[in-house]
Amino acid sequence: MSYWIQHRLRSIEEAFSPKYCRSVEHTIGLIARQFQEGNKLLICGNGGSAADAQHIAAEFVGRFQLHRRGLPAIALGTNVATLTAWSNDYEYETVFARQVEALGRPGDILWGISTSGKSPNIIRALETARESGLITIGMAGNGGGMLKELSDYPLFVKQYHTPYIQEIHLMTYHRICEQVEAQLFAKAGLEAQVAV
Ligand SMILES: O=C(CO)[C@@H](O)[C@H](O)[C@H](O)[C@H](O)COP(=O)(O)O
Ligand SMILES: [Zn+2]
Repeated sequence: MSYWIQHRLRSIEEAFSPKYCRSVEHTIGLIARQFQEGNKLLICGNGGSAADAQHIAAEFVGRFQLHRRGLPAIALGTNVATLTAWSNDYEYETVFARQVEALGRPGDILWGISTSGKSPNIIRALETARESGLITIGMAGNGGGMLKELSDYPLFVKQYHTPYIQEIHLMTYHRICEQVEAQLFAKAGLEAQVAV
């Protein structure tokens, strides 16, 4: 096996500790519960993590594997007019916080993603979420960085290399999307079929 694959496999093995896996399962339970009670999920990140936020929203609004009703999830990096107007007229730091203020309601979830755990716009979004009665999920590398104090549901890995952290994030959110869908539809015995 080539050196780079071995290296990545080692990083994945180190990241998926029993403690981390328990946090993932807690997060699955949270999202399933809040969806069931009619709440929605807001997700934000920068760069590759903005793409991850869109990916997660697509899994919930569309489907992961099952034919079922849509689940309410919004990636906050997708409205270009809002992003550019707010960043141009005010500042980039509050571009997600503003949307949390506008769209978030108590009981909703804000899922902030930052590999470094120190992007100011993610920190501000989580702060605003807390102030507005949302539940916060913080997904980060660097052991959580500055997201530590702001995350009700932490998904933190002790990795320091952004691409490796993103690869762990991808595996994590696929597991979460799969299991939330399974809990709400397949396991609940509702009409749902594996999509072909
Ligand atoms: O995808 C990558 C690197 O793999 C980059 O686009 C990366 O996401 C950007 O540099 C982000 O701005 C990093 O922000 P963060 O994850 O530290 O919050
Ligand atoms: Zn990347």
